Amino acid sequence: MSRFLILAYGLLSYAVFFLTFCYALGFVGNFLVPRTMDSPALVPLGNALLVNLGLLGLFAVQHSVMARPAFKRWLTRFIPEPAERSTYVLMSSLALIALFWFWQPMGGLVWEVTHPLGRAVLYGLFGFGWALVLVTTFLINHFDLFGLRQVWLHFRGRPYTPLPLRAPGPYRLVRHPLYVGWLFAFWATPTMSLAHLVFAVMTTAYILVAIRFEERDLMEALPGYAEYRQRVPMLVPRLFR
Ligand SMILES: C[S@@+](CC[C@H](N)C(=O)[O-])C[C@H]1O[C@@H](n2cnc3c(N)ncnc32)[C@H](O)[C@@H]1O
Repeated sequence: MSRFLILAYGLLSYAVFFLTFCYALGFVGNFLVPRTMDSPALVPLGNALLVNLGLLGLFAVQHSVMARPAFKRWLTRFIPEPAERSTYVLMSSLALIALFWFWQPMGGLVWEVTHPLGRAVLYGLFGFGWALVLVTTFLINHFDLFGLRQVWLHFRGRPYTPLPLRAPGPYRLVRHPLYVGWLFAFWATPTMSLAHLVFAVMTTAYILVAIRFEERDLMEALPGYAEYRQRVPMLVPRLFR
């Protein structure tokens, strides 16, 4: 029964993540969802800025603290180990849902590209970013990253085996292609509002800080990561340096 419940929990967390990911696409790209990042301002600028920084901070703290090995050790004193990653995925999705729900548009136009070719290029780069994010999750292991592999192995009564260091495709050019994808997704827009700029600047800063923590853990957990780190650039392929 417990195996079945943990599997159901993993599937539920994944479903919440999947819907949140789809919603995020419309929220950042300004389509299909009722209120997007760039909707008209509703409250004074200072209040909106405070609320938005708080929401981004909440996500950053949740996403970083819950990813640390020490936190995972503490959490698995209370929840079964196979459900730990699904809990991380669920909590990350809930932090994002809170961000979508309470986000305050801020008005203000930072840039607006009107030329059809320019708009097409920027939408292309936006799509490239989201596609890169999705593809890289499969290159590492989509099902492990989102907790499904853990609950499935547990359901089948098999032990969990950690993933080894991998460097397929874009991981040969940069160590963090998934984060490169986010940078394209957040910065490539024909209409950059003030709220969108705050979002892009803060998430970029967060990615740079998160990489330091992630790599510190990976150097301990993955044999060969230190050498890989020496050899492969972080975010910008050598070709363009
Ligand atoms: C959200 S993913 C982001 C991966 C990477 N930072 C990127 O931007 O492509 C984070 C997880 O991927 C795994 N990971 C990162 N780089 C890896 C690599 N080269 N090989 C295997 N696993 C990796 C680690 O378990 C890490 O916790």
